[in-house]
Amino acid sequence: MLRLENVTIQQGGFHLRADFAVPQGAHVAVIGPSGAGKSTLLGAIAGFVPHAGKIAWRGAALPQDPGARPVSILFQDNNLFPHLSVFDNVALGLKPGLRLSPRERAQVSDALAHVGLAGMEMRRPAELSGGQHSRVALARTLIRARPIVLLDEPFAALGPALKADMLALVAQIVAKTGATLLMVSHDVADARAICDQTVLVAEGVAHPPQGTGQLLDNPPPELRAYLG
Ligand SMILES: Nc1ncnc2c1ncn2[C@@H]1O[C@H](COP(=O)(O)OP(=O)(O)OP(=O)(O)O)[C@@H](O)[C@H]1O
Repeated sequence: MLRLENVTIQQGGFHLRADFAVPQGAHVAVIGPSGAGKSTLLGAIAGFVPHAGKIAWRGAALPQDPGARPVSILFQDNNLFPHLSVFDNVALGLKPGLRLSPRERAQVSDALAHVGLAGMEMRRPAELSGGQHSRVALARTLIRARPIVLLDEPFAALGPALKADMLALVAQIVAKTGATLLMVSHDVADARAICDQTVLVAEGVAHPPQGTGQLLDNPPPELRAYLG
């Protein structure tokens, strides 16, 4: 269980409150208007955004150090290093120093095969398509094998068919690993596709997860205004 207990975040004039739990292994969409605080919420869980209150995983408060948290996060811009090969970009998820044991090298190859990039290990990011770029970033996030996976609109720049492929891949991998997924998206179809629960972030509150279908079929006023 990921538990946010009386969490409050303040950034300049912006405030956000959150008090809810996410069951282990749940797949949760995070939706809401632009600027409502979706990225901020993920940043607090990842340890990059200061907050009051407690965030706990399986009953224990998360450590202060973001690197020590049971969390891996994938942002929209993918952050691949242009001078490193695909292999090394993924290997960074395991070892920042890139000194890998044979077992770890095999793990990197497995992760790349998993996202459909076997044989592309030695390419540089500039030699990849947009979809392949996203796959490398996803492999790097997932190879960390952290039990909480946070995705912040990672596929927003992809066309609809590629995005659907990547979402299906995410759903397949998190189901296999049992990871707890929180995924920010502006496209409610993404939420419907792979997240049975949804956290609505609006008007200073990150609401407890609700059934995605139920929420989107009967949206409260703040969500209706956003959906248009
Ligand atoms: N470092 C910062 N200092 C002060 N305010 C910030 C900082 N970062 C973000 N904010 C403000 O916090 C609020 C929430 O931003 P956040 O990026 O979390 O929203 P969001 O819901 O993810 O938006 P979007 O959908 O547009 O990406 C915004 O009002 C933003 O201007």
